[in-house]
Amino acid sequence: MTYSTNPIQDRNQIFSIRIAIPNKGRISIPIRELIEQSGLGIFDNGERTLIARTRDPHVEILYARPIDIPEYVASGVADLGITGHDMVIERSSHVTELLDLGFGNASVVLAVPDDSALKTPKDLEGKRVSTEFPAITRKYFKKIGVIPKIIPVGGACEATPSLGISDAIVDLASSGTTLRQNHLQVIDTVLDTSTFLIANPLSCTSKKEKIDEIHLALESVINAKGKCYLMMNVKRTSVDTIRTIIPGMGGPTIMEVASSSDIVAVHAVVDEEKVYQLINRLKQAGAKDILVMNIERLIR
Ligand SMILES: Nc1ncnc2c1ncn2[C@@H]1O[C@H](COP(=O)(O)OP(=O)(O)OP(=O)(O)O)[C@@H](O)[C@H]1O
Ligand SMILES: O=P(O)(O)OC[C@H]1O[C@H](OP(=O)(O)OP(=O)(O)O)[C@H](O)[C@@H]1O
Ligand SMILES: [Mg+2]
Repeated sequence: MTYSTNPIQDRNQIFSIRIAIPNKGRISIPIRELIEQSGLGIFDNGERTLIARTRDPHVEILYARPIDIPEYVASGVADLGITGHDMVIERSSHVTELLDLGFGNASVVLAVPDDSALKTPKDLEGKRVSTEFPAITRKYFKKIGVIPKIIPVGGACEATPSLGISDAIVDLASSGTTLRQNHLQVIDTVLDTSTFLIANPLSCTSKKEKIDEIHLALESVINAKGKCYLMMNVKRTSVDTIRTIIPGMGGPTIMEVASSSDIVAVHAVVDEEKVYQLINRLKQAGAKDILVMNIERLIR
């Protein structure tokens, strides 16, 4: 490899892929854990650095605010990003959503005070709606033909009706606790969201190989969630019964046991939530030495 004297160019040559991830907030820890579990790893010494290295010398992490990540990815500042689908929609960013990571599930909802006279979205004509999602809110009301006064806020949106700042809010809810605590009720769901791996469309072509590699690594962790690996010894004559009990991926794997000709080893990937019941049924069918193991990654 030849190195230029331009440090920025050098950096771009060395780090062929940059992934933007949230620097804080409720999805930042699950995202860090996912990257760790995928084997890529993050090396930032726990310091609040802007950029961190990974185990792959060609991949680096850029910490950013969740709302800025779609634009960083769309503009090519980062090739990949991990953030909420709501953020992508709010910024109308031209990015490719590669993979739903299955966490950070929430809804952007329209809510009014419990005792409000406003009961339906149509009642909000000319009323004040505060939100951290002005673009999503504008689009939503345009679609239903209602024109409210939109008040953008930077946080604590649920407090604005009781402060007399707004008549309704458009904000995120998942458990609904924050809405309840603020005596608000949902009158419509505007958008469902979860955390996504997003990509710059040009990078998807020009850096396809590396992006596919990272995509696969993250997906393998998601695939393994809620699954476990069962191993047991079974009499050869009971294999057909065991086969009917285990709904494994593509059926269980049956292997010879060197020390015994009438015993075989049965291995299968099963849903974690089914293991408790499966074990009893397998025991009844004569399975012995049953091992249940966690699966870290599952590549399909
Ligand atoms: N209650 C929730 N349940 C599930 N996911 C959520 C919830 N709140 C937020 N998220 C997801 O996490 C993303 C980031 O939200 P979070 O509140 O952590 O950061 P933020 O408020 O944007 O950060 P900042 O402090 O920079 O404003 C949201 O865009 C959404 O996708
Ligand atoms: O339905 P719930 O489970 O109560 O979650 C909803 C809350 O979660 C998010 O805020 P967060 O806690 O991330 O804090 P923030 O307002 O500082 O972003 C969101 O803005 C809501 O306020
Ligand atoms: Mg927030």
